[in-house]
Amino acid sequence: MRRAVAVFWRTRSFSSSNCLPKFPLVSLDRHDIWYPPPSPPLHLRPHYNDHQTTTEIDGKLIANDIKAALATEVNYMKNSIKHVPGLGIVLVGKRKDSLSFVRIKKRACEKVGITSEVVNLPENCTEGEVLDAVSELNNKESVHGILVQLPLPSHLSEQKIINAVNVEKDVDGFHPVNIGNLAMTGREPLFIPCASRGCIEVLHRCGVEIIGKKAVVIGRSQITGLPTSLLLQRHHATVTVVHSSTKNPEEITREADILVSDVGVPNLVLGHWLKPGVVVIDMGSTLVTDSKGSRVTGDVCYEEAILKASLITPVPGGVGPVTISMLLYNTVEAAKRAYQWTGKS
Ligand SMILES: NC(=O)C1=CN([C@@H]2O[C@H](COP(=O)(O)OP(=O)(O)OC[C@H]3O[C@@H](n4cnc5c(N)ncnc54)[C@H](OP(=O)(O)O)[C@@H]3O)[C@@H](O)[C@H]2O)C=CC1
Ligand SMILES: Nc1nc(=O)c2c([nH]1)NC[C@@H]1CN(c3ccc(C(=O)N[C@@H](CCC(=O)O)C(=O)O)cc3)C=[N+]21
Repeated sequence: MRRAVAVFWRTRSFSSSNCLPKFPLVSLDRHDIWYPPPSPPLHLRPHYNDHQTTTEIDGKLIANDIKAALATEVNYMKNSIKHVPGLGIVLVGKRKDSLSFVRIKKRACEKVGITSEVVNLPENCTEGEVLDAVSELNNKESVHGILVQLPLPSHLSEQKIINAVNVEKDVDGFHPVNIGNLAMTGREPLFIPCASRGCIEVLHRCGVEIIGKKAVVIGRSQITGLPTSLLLQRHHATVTVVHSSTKNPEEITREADILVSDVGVPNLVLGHWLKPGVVVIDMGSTLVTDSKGSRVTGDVCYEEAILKASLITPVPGGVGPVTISMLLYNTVEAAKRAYQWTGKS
């Protein structure tokens, strides 16, 4: 049974002196200071278990808030410089989950006024064909952000293809220059990977202090686990990474104040893996098909975790929608840089 508790925070997104939204996003340039969100940050409808309160985080509300602010900004950009941001997506093959993610991304772009185009390539295409598609998008003025939907078929080198994306259009933040800058103190990546940024944004909006907290990230992939652990470190958490070779992972996760799971294995994280009061961010997103049909599920056993956690993101409806809104945010940032448009009249 799900204890549905909507967490939403009407951010002070719009100023009267300037019609642009003031983004509430946590940015790296403020990473060394944790500041409490404006009060009251949350509208909570807490549910009481025997011993404690558990709150479910409504990621859709957070995403809608960010998308509404972006739509205003895109509209303002259109009126002032007659351009709108554009996203180019390269999709190889017809994986069911990739098709679904690309559909979600296109729909989200439409909602805020970003143009999007998808280059579809067959499963058996050559690496050269994918590199050509990336190169064409690199050279296209109306495309400010490029995303190569992962995973790619195994005969293609993801590394080589990601390297080919223009760093200034790398809205996924997966280019080694962007990841490298994320890892290095004092350097600013042009883009932060969307899921990792989504995770921090959710924590911030829920008033979760990160500085000095013990964070455990399960997973170390280049698209989620690794950048999330780097970003949490930049926000001064003490981070431990658990992966497939980790012995007795539950002994490590039980220490966590903040637990982030980026694995893709349903029900990996059980109740006894959690310390009472932990904040759980479930980034897993696996399409499961059984007798009840197809549905998306996370890594965390929700029914068990809800008895231990203080805050928890559900799947679906948790960090996933926030990830998508971060992709839109990065695309708008890319276009603003390309046109050297600051949003000021
Ligand atoms: N919600 C969102 O916004 C997003 C969700 N996702 C989802 O996140 C999940 C992970 O994606 P991705 O990072 O691409 O997946 P990968 O398969 O690339 O990486 C999985 C990671 O989990 C580790 N792992 C695997 N099995 C275990 C285990 N039993 N115990 C501990 N660690 C384990 C792997 O370890 P090792 O390195 O040792 O192999 C690896 O580091 C997927 O469900 C994906 O759909 C992804 C992006 C965004
Ligand atoms: N180049 C690239 N960039 C990515 O960012 C990327 C990728 N490849 N490959 C796959 C993973 C996975 N990922 C998700 C994004 C949103 C949801 C999401 O919005 N999930 C919804 C449910 C989605 C549904 O219902 O199908 C939710 O949790 O509510 C999930 C997973 C991004 N990824």
